[in-house]
Amino acid sequence: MPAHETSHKSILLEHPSGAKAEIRFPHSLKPFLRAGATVTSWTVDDSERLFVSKNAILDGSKAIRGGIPIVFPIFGTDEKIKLPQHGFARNSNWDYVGILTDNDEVAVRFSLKDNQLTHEQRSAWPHSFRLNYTVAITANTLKTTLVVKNEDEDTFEFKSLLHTYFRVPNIEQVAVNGLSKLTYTDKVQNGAKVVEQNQKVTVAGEVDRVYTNVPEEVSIEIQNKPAFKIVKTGMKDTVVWNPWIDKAKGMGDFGDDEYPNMICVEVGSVAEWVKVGGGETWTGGQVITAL
Ligand SMILES: O=P(O)(O)OC[C@H]1O[C@@H](O)[C@H](O)[C@@H](O)[C@@H]1O
Repeated sequence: MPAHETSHKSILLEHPSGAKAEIRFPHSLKPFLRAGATVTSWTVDDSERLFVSKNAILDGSKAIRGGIPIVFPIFGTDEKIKLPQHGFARNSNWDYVGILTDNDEVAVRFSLKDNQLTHEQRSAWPHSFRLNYTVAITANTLKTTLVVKNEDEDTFEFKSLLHTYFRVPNIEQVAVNGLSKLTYTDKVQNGAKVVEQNQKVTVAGEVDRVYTNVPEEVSIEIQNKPAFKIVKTGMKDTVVWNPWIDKAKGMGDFGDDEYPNMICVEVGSVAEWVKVGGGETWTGGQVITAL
C-alpha cells in the first residue's frame, strides 16, 4: 500500500524507498474544528525533516504550529479583508480527493471550495474558487503544489505561501543560500526595506523577512553541509522566520526552548497580490530535496 488513512485525521504516504510523509486534514462535522491540509511529517532515511512543535494543537481548534500550513488568501493580516492572520486555508475542512501515483512518485490530493467555508470567511473573501493541493514524495523529495481556480466571472486576487517549518539541530549552525543581493522587507524593523549583504543568511536573533523576486532555488545548509534544496515554481517571494526567545515565549503552541530547532523558509507570492481572471487557474509550489 503506497498510502493509507492512519485515522480519520491523517494520511500516510509511503514510498518504496522508505521515505514517508504524513498529512493531517481533520474533516469534522463540528464547524469549530478545522485545521487545513497540513503536512506534519516528512522522513527520509528514517530521519524527520520537518518541525512540529511539541505544543502544537492537533485537534483542529487552531492551525498546526509546524509542518507546512497553507497561507491563503492573505498573508499576515489585511485592513480590508477581515480574515484571521494568514487567511482561512490552514483552518478549513479540506476534502480528501485521492491517491495518485506517477512513475516513482506517491501523491495525495486535497481540495477546498468556497462552499466549505464558514459564513464569516465567505463574507470576508466573497469569491467562488476551488483549491487543489497535492503532496507528493519520491525517495528524497517532497513536492507541494497549490492550484487556485477562479470559478467566478470576475478577476480576484490573493496572496499565498507554503509556510514550511524545517527541523534543524541547532539554528546557530544553519545558513540559507540564494538570497544574497535581494531586497527584503524586515518585519522586525517596522517593514524597513533592506538589501541582503550576506552571501549566507544566518540567524542570531528574531528574523522575520520577506525576500522579494527570489530566484527559483534556495538552499539550507547545516554545519556547512547542504541539507535542503528548495525549488519553487509560480511563486515570487521567500519568507525567512525564526521567532527567537521572546516571541517563542509569547506563543502558546510553541515551546520556549524550541526556537533553536526550527527555521521557516516559506515560498510564496505575498509581496504583491496575485490576480487570477474569471475561469482561470494559477499554480504555485515547491520541490524540497533532502540532501
Ligand atoms: O503565528 P502564525 O500566525 O502562524 O505566524 C507565524 C509567522 O509567520 C510568518 O510567515 C510571518 O512572517 C510572521 O510574521 C509570523 O509571526
